[in-house]
Amino acid sequence: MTPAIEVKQIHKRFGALQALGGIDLEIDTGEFFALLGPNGAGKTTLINIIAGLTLASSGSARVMGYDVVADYREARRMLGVVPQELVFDPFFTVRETLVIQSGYYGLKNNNSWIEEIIHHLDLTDKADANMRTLSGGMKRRVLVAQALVHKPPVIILDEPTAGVDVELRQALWRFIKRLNHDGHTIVLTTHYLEEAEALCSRVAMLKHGNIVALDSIRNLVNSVSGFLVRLRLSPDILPLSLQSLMSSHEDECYILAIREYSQLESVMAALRMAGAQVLEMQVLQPDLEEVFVKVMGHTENPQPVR
Ligand SMILES: Nc1ncnc2c1ncn2[C@@H]1O[C@H](COP(=O)(O)OP(=O)(O)OP(=O)(O)O)[C@@H](O)[C@H]1O
Repeated sequence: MTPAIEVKQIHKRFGALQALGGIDLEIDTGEFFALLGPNGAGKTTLINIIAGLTLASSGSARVMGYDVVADYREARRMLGVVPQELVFDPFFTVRETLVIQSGYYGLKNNNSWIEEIIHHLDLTDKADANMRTLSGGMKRRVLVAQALVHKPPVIILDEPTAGVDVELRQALWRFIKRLNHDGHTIVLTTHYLEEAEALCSRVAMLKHGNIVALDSIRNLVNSVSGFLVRLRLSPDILPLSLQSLMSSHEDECYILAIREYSQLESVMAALRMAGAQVLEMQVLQPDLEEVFVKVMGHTENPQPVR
């Protein structure tokens, strides 16, 4: 089957800066894929190259089999991009904006789909409002709507939930999940790793313009060895024999780094020996954030979902 997106040896230089250092990536039709990485890793540059907005210094990219340079029009028709920045024409209403956007794709009788998008993105009340009167979150909804007017089989969302409220985030993901269920390929960049973990099946992590991890979320999370155990003790003293396992002590709880479950037995025995009573115990499984921190080698960017 033709991949939804196929990127081969993409390099991109901005003067002396190498923004992308040879990206190879294949995303299958129907995938819900996350592109993760700290600020400046090259995610938007890669998206812009796939969207035909930026020319790669070398390498090639295809969308549904169409080369983004040689078959620009076909490739662009296959793709809907929700950009990170709020760019819009302030002179039109929401509905007019979507009708005009349909016109760019030569779609004349697109009204029923436009109404459906307006409905699902909760824009009905604002459909006849001028774009410049909308709040930031509402403008973002319109950007999503604009990307969808031509029912593209591949949809790329570049940080669509940055700074938007819980309600929109949930409405947006409900709609995007439905589109994915209907067969659309979804590519998402986000700094909210819990969001990527909840929605996506596969992830690429970019660092300094290179892919440093590419796998299913399950495999990535399984690759983190060990887990953490959170303990509240009475008295609040960790026996000396367990001090080497301590990762941190916060909110009157000890966080211990455990390699494997069998090690728990000796931890409990050490606590018994020391006469320490366990008031609370919680096993913290590794998550995508832990993988990200390991892969990136620092905690520069991940943020908790608000
Ligand atoms: N037009 C440009 N001219 C010069 N440098 C650029 C240009 N666009 C991007 N860059 C640089 O390329 C690198 C990659 O930027 P890019 O915007 O692709 O990162 P990103 O992963 O999308 O970051 P963020 O998470 O902040 O959106 C950065 O160092 C950036 O400063």
